[in-house]
Amino acid sequence: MPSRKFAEGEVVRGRWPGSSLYYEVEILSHDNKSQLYTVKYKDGTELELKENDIKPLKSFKQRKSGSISSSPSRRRSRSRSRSRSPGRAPKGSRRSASASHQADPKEKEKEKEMRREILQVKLTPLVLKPFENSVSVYNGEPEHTEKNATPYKNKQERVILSTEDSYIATQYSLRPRREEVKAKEIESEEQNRVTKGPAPLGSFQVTTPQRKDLEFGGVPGALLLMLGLPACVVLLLLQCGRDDPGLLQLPPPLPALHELWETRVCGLYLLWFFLQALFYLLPVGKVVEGTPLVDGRRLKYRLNGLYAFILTSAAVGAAAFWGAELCYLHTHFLQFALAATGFSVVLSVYLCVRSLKAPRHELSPASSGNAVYDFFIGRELNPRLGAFDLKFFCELRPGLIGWVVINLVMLLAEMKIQERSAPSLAMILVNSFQLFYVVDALWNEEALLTTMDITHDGFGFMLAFGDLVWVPFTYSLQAFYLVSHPHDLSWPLASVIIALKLCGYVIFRCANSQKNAFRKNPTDPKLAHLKTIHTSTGKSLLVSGWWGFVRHPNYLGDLIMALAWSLPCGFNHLLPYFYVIYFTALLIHREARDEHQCRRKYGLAWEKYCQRVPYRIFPYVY
Ligand SMILES: NC(=O)c1ccc[n+]([C@@H]2O[C@H](COP(=O)([O-])OP(=O)(O)OC[C@H]3O[C@@H](n4cnc5c(N)ncnc54)[C@H](OP(=O)(O)O)[C@@H]3O)[C@@H](O)[C@H]2O)c1
Ligand SMILES: CC(C)CCC[C@@H](C)[C@H]1CC[C@H]2C3=C(CC[C@]12C)[C@@]1(C)CC[C@H](O)C(C)(C)[C@@H]1CC3
Repeated sequence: MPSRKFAEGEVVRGRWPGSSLYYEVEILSHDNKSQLYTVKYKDGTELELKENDIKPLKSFKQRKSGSISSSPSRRRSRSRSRSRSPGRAPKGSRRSASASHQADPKEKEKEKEMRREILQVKLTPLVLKPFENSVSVYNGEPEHTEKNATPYKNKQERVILSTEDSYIATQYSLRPRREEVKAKEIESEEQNRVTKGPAPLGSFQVTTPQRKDLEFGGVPGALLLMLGLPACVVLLLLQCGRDDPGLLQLPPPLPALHELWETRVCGLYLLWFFLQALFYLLPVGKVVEGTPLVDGRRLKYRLNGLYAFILTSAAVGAAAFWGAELCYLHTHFLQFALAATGFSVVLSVYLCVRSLKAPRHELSPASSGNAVYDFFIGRELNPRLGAFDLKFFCELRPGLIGWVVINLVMLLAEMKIQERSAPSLAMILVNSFQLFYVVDALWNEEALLTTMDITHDGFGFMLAFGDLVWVPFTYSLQAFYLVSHPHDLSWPLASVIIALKLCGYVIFRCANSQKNAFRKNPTDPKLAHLKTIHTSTGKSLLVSGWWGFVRHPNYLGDLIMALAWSLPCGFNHLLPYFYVIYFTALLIHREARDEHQCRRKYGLAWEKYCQRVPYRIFPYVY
C-alpha cells in the first residue's frame, strides 16, 4: 500500500499552484491511486496537490503581514490585476485585455515581477494562530462564540518559502469557494490573461470533483437498493392488503404477470404525471434563484407548488363530480405502484443517457465515475429541459401531491368497504396530518432549494424512484392499512396524538424556519439573540435556539410527527409503523451524510459546534 506523509485533518502549508508561495491548508483527503491530496485553503478553495507541494508547518518561518500592502508598487499591482488565488476577491476592477499583450522582454520581466508581487499580496488572508477550522488544533472550547453578528475578517499572514521564481506547470483541479465565484466570464477573462504570464494558472478547471468514498455502501449497496426497494414496495403493498398482515405471516404469492399489467393504469399514471408537468409550467408564482453552482451561476426556479395543489384538488373534485370511480386507485393500487416504478426506471435511464453529454461542471459532487453507482445516485446535478427542472419538479409534485390523492382515495375506499357513512377518526387523523405535512412542504417550497437533494445529490434512480414511487406508495401505508383493518380510536387518545403531532410540527417548522431565516440573512434583527460560531467559509453556525438543542432539531420534529401518523392505527400490527422505522433509519443515515459534509466544509468550527451541542437528533440519547 502506498505510504502517505500527511494525515486527514492535518494543517500544513500547501504550495499555491504555479507559484513558490505556501499557504496554510487543511488536508481533507488523500487518493491512493493518483497520490494527490485534496486540501482546503482558508477561503474554502479546495485543490488537489502533490505531496511535493505540501510542507509541514514547522518548516516555515512566519512573518506578519503588516507590511505586505504598503509598497506603492504593490498597491499599483493590486489595483491593476487579479490573480486566481485563495485570497482573490471575485469582484473588483477589470483589466483590459490588451494589458497582457507584451512581447518586449523587458515588459515580460516587469510582468513577471508584478505577478510575483500580486501573488504575494493577493493571496488568502490567513490567521496568525493555527488554522481555525482544523481538527488538529482544536482546544475543546469555542474561541468565538458570539451573539449573532456579521462575520469578521481574518488577520493576514504571509509565508514565503523562497524567492526563487519557480513556476510549476501542473494540472490542478480547482473548486473555488461557491459564494465567491462571480461568473464564468470573469474566469475566462482571467484565463486569457494569466496563460500569458509565467504561472500556468490557465490550466485550472472549474470542475466538480468526483467522489471516491462512496455512500450507500458503494456499488454493491447501490445495486442492492435498486433491486431491493421495488421488491420492498411490492411486498409491503401485498402484505398490507391481507387480513392478517403479521410479521410472521409469509408474504402472499405474487399475482400473475397479466394481472399486474394494466394499460389503463399506465395511461392514467402518465396522464397524472403530465398534468403535474403542465401545472409546473404555468407562469404563476414567484421566480427565485437557487444556491450558487460550482461555476457561480444560480439557476432560476418558479415556485408554484401551492397553485398546482389547488388546481389538482379542483381536477380531482371535478372528476369525482362527473362520476369518475376514484376507488379504482385502491383496487389497482399495486398496478399503479408498478406503473410508477416502470416510469421511474425509464426516467432514470433517460437521465443517465443525457448525463453522458453533460459538461463536467454540471455533474453532481456525489457522482463517482462508476456507471452503476452513478445510475443510482445520479450523474447530472440539475437536469433541465429548457427551464423545466426535472429534479425539482419530481421532488415535490407528482409524488407528494399524489400521496395526498392516494390518502383521499383510501378514505373513500374505507367508507365504501366498511359501509360507513363517515370516515373513521383514525382515517381522518392520518389524512389531515399528512395533508398538513404536504401543504407545509409546498408552502415552504423555496426551502427545498438548499437541501442536499438539490445541492448535492444528482438526479438518478434513487430520487426518481424515491420521489415517484417510494413517497406516494409507502408513505400512504397507514391509510391503506386502515381501509381493511379498522381501528376504533377514542377521543382522549386522539387528543394525545394530536398534541404529539403539533409538538412535532412546532419543532420541525421552527427549526427549519430559524435556519432558513439565518441562512437568508445572518444579521436579521429577529435572530440577534442567537449565539453563533464563525467558520472560515464566511458562514456561521447557530449554537443556541433550536440548533443549540440538538444538531438536527428538524429531524427530531419530523420523527415525532411520523410517530403521530402511525399511532392512530393502533398496535395490532407493525406494518403501519413501517414509516417510523424506515424514517428513523433514513434520517440517521442522512444526518451522518450531512455531518460528513459539514465537517469537510467547516472543520474545527464544526467540531466546536459538536462539542457545544453533543446530541445529533435525540437529546441525551443520540
Ligand atoms: N419526509 C421525508 O421523507 C423527509 C426526508 C428527508 C428530509 N426531510 C426533512 O427535510 C428537512 C430538510 O432536511 P435536510 O436533510 O435537507 O437538511 P437540513 O437539516 O435542513 O440542513 C442541513 C444543513 O443545514 C446547515 N446547518 C447545519 N447545522 C447548522 C447550524 N447549527 N446553523 C446553521 N446552519 C446549519 C448545513 O448547511 P449549510 O451550512 O451549508 O447551510 C447543513 O448541511 C428536514 O426537516 C427533514 O426532516 C423529510
Ligand atoms: C434509499 C431511498 C429509500 C431514498 C429515497 C429518498 C426519498 C424518498 C427522500 C429523499 C429526500 C426526501 C425529501 C422529502 C420526501 C422524501 C425524499 C424525497 C420531502 C419532499 C418531504 C417533505 C418535506 O417537507 C421536504 C420538502 C423538506 C422533503 C425534502 C426531502
